[in-house]
Amino acid sequence: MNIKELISEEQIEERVKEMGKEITDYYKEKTDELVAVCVLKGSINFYSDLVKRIDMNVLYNFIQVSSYSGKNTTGRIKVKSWVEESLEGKHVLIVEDVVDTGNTLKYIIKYLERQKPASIEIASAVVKNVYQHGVNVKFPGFDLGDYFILGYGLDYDQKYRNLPYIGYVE
Ligand SMILES: O=P(O)(O)OC[C@H]1O[C@H](OP(=O)(O)OP(=O)(O)O)[C@H](O)[C@@H]1O
Ligand code: HPA
Repeated sequence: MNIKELISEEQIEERVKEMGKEITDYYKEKTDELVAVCVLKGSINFYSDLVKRIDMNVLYNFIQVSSYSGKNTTGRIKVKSWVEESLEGKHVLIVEDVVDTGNTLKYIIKYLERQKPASIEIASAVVKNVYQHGVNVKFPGFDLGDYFILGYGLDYDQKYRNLPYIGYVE
């Protein structure tokens, strides 16, 4: 498979630093504590880098959902694990690697809202087709078109997640 670099390791590092500042500035008037929900597996690298750049108490929480097979969504979200602690009254930041069709996030938000958090916002390393999926990503990293991307947590059939950059398949 021919993989072309699209976003370098240095560009990612720089943008994640900025995003950490944007998120800190946004929340600091509202709360001194944030629950960051990592959507496994793809968000693992972005999550780990981002939380270190947020300058307030960040409580960790993890969920695992998946819906892709190869390059295509199956349209069915499989939940493998879900949040452990109650989110009632908490400010919640969902951390994603990519928002593509938006289906995964719509599903997650619908169920997290039932726990009555004080707020729910989204940070995503990459947002594709930003105006098409109807999900408001308050903290987008990079806006991309319709590439199938991999690396920095993103996979193609579970492979290539450990590439330090974001690439696409030629
Ligand atoms: O906006 P959507 O079209 O729903 O696509 C985005 C979702 O797809 C990927 O997850 P995937 O199902 O590949 O699971 P993974 O995180 O384990 O790779 C990605 O990590 C997002 O969660
Ligand atoms: O472009 C992508 N790459 C990897 N996983 C994905 N899940 C949704 N879109 C993508």
